[in-house]
Amino acid sequence: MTEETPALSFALHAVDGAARTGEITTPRGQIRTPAFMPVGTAGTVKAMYPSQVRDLGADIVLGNTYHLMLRPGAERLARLGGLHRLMRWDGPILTDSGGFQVMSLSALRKIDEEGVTFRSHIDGSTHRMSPERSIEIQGLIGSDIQMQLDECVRLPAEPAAIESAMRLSLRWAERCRAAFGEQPGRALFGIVQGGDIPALRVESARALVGLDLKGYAIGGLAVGEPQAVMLAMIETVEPHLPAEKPRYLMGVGTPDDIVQAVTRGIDMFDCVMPTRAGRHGLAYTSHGRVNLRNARHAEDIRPLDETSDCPAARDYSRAYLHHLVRSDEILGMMLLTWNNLAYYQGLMASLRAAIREGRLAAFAEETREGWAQGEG
Ligand SMILES: CNc1nc2cc(C(=O)NN)ccc2[nH]1
Repeated sequence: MTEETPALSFALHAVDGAARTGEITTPRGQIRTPAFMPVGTAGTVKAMYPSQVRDLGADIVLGNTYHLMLRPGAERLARLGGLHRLMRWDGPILTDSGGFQVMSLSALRKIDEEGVTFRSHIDGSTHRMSPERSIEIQGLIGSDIQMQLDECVRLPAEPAAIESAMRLSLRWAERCRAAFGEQPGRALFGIVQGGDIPALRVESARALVGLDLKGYAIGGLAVGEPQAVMLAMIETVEPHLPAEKPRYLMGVGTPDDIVQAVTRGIDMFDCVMPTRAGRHGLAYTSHGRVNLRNARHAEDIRPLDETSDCPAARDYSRAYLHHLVRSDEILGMMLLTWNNLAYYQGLMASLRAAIREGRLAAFAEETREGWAQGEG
């Protein structure tokens, strides 16, 4: 990035109730919001070519600092020209900071004021991650939107643990901001924590807004709490976030989670569900989820969705997909991943159009009716 690189910016195009549609402008391209970011954990959206991901309408993908620092390594990534060049993705990339992955993947050694010490889930080697190192690694990756390092707790959790993690995350946000400095064309997002305690969520949001960051994520959700609690936390936090900056709900979610959260003012999402479910034989469709492993598909010659412009949804029979899944064939994972990401990106495009046209409530209702029909 050079100094004349334009700063990353966000423009709202329309609102419908609390829902918004707009565009984030980055030097590597526009991000249409509400946006779904396919998860490209270790530098690949599993079972997909980058060109396919782009053609489905994804403007941005997510990479995980935790995985990439362990393999291939942050300094090696930089020597190879950064993640965009290595994985042949020329659009924006958002990187999570590692906080959640350390909690969910590694044999956590300890968290202290300075940072987190953890053992790699790959080879058991010990690693240290501080807020400063997380920002350094995200810079070496070449990340366009970088996330602060935070401490994420699973729910249910003791209020004292939730409060301690939220306050540590705020102190780490300040250190990340200092470490990030001024990087025109790149953004640092804060992460609102506070578990399922409204007062802590509000305190976290207000303190982060005081740091004047480029965007605000709501983290620490979809970690075991009921959807109602997740939605209540979004409703609690949303009024305290600036309307002119993007809101990103981390790790969410099912199509219903996304529709509900967009309705409450969320602009960005990431979730492993469409890609992971695809690898396990599950297809997302406008009539709900379909488990292609189920014998009832063995002679069903219908495609998943003959109206889709995605070949995986339109050109292959359920019988064939069932055969591939039962035979554990690689093509089964490829086609179902392709279908699922096509479904998610189609849902986002429909949400953006519905908001632009002021008909989000009606769209949400008819979409939920389609899912309820089942027999996807
Ligand atoms: C699948 N659920 C889920 N919750 C997440 C929360 C975070 C977070 O708070 N990062 N700082 C990240 C990924 C998540 N994935």
